[in-house]
Amino acid sequence: MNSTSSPLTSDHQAILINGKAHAATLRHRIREDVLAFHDRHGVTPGLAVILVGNDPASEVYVRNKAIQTHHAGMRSFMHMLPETTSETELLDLIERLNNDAAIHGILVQLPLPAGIDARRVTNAIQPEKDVDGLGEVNAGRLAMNLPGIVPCTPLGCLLLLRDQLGDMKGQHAVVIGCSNLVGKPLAMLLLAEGCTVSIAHIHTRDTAALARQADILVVATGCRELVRGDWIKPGATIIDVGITRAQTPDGKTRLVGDVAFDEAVQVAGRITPVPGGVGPMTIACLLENTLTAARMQVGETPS
Ligand SMILES: Nc1nc2c(c(=O)[nH]1)N[C@@H](CN(C=O)c1ccc(C(=O)N[C@@H](CCC(=O)O)C(=O)O)cc1)CN2
Ligand SMILES: [Mg+2]
Repeated sequence: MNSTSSPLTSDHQAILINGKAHAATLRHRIREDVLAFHDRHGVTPGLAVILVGNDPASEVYVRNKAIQTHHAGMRSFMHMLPETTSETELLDLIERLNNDAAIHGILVQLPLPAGIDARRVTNAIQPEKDVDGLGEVNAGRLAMNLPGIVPCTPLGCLLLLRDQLGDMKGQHAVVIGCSNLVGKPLAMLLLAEGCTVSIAHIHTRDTAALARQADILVVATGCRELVRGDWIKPGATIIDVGITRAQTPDGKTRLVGDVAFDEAVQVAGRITPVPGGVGPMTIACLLENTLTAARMQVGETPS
């Protein structure tokens, strides 16, 4: 796919990247792999998910994680802790799960309530069980291009890009947003794919001008509809990681991304919608990481 193509016609419409369908295919494959893993080792991968507090969006995400873990043939262990949980109590639970042979993956849902140090908590998870890939050991491994566990949302973005574009060597990828959860790890993954990677952040002088140079534009800022149609190079591939719940004039809510979709779709070559783009890939990749973690723990070499 050549994303530096000729000017577009006035009725141009980008191809929609269907993350929902891609995630369903991935989950189907994972379920088969889990069964084969069980046949080889007599072990069922187990995932422990910890939620502290009552954030409504987080409650939905962890419930969906449990449902999809069961559907994939794995065991799900939910730990719903009150908002008042102390950091010490949380660290004690992680220590118990680190030492529990039935648990192959542990994740702590983010954000955590104020007063709990997310970095200390994430680093307390044994690196082999860190299925979010957010601990310093896995982050360092990713930066050094060594085998490890890759954060779920960036992995999902990478799988969508590979599926759409195949070989990305030499493409200019611009990542807007430099969080530890998405922007930084995704920049590392794209570098490893052979892209020339630029990262834009709050201090970047002219983000629009940089974005206009992108063959691949990834936006993960949490700033709704930041990227306008005139920020996009005609034919570029757009990955929109943002999800904001916005009020509509009739009092309902709808999900919007970090990209002004109606404008972008007239310029881009390919684009992920919100919802139904990157989001569904996150949980599918969590299942993949849990199986990878279980494989490593029984001594299978990573593929
Ligand atoms: N420990 C972690 N915390 C958080 C992560 C994470 O990967 N690890 N990511 C997000 C939340 N998240 C999973 O935890 C997540 C976000 C969105 C979706 C999703 O499927 N989105 C749908 C829309 C869903 C809706 O209606 O709200 C979509 O985009 O189509 C899944 C998982 C922050 N915390
Ligand atoms: Mg989406």
